[in-house]
Amino acid sequence: MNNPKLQQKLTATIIAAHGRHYLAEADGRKLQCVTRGKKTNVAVGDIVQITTTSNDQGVIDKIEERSTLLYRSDQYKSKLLAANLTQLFIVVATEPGFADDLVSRSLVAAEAAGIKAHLILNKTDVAAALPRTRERVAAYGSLGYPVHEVSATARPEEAVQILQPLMAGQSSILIGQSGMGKSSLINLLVPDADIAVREISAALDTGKHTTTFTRLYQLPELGAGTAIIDSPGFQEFGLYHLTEGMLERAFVEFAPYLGHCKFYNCRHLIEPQCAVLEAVAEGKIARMRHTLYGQLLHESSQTLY
Ligand SMILES: Nc1nc2c(ncn2[C@@H]2O[C@H](COP(=O)(O)OP(=O)(O)OP(=O)(O)O)[C@@H](O)[C@H]2O)c(=O)[nH]1
Ligand SMILES: [Zn+2]
Repeated sequence: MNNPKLQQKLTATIIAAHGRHYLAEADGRKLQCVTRGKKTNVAVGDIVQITTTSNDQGVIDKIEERSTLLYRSDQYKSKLLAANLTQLFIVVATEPGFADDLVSRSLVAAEAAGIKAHLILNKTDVAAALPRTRERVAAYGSLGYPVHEVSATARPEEAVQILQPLMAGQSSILIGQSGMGKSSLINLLVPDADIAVREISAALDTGKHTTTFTRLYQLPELGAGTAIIDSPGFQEFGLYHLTEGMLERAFVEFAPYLGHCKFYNCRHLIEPQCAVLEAVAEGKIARMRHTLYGQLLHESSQTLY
């Protein structure tokens, strides 16, 4: 057994972040970590090199190159959500109602980060609201995003049967508005998630009832590298960091029309003979999505960083 006081070099995965405090895991060993200097550019899911300073503490020396990076941003700064994700699941429900704006923003963020996006329609047991919700969700299905219908509480085994195979071998983040049933789904997919959260919360000293931090659960029993990331419910999903070029490509339904506008530098807002605007007028692109595109373009011109 090594002397725990001895400085050791370890490769670890960041499994939770709270402010400037990080929790890393290396072969089942959990270490509270800080960065050198004032750096805050570490994200949950990052693979890092650590020098231990005690049995359960360390300093992050280096972040390994990321395959993907998902983030949100406002006018002032961007906020890392998670690194090295392969897919993103947006949880929506029959009730309470969900915001199309947030769904589309999540989809745009996933596209911009090069992450495959899915929708989970939860609470399908709420029969009265199902037809209308299905109709709304189908709009995203028709854009090519897979939709998975589940009921976390009425048919939990079925929900696991549907979702577990999709998670195997992948690094997945679940995001959704408060009340959609994301926690219920996480608890089905991650045995002992509650215990893990309490452990993380204690290690990071977040306060007893705080679950407002992003955390990663490793599930090697589903295949090497399987990870499920739970993020706090959000009300806003700012995307100020996206450039105009990224935005037009992140709206996947624009693809057939890009390059067919009269002006090569068309922004698809008010320009004459714009192929995108023509597609909107013909109902081939949903007006709601084009409106959001305009809003995001505006946001991207407002960044102060
Ligand atoms: N009818 C029904 N209710 C559900 C289902 N899944 C979750 N709920 C209920 O919906 C409520 C919210 O579920 P949570 O799992 O806490 O939702 P959440 O999305 O994690 O919400 P936050 O914790 O606020 O972020 C709870 O009362 C759940 O029991 C479902 O499939 N059907
Ligand atoms: Zn155009």
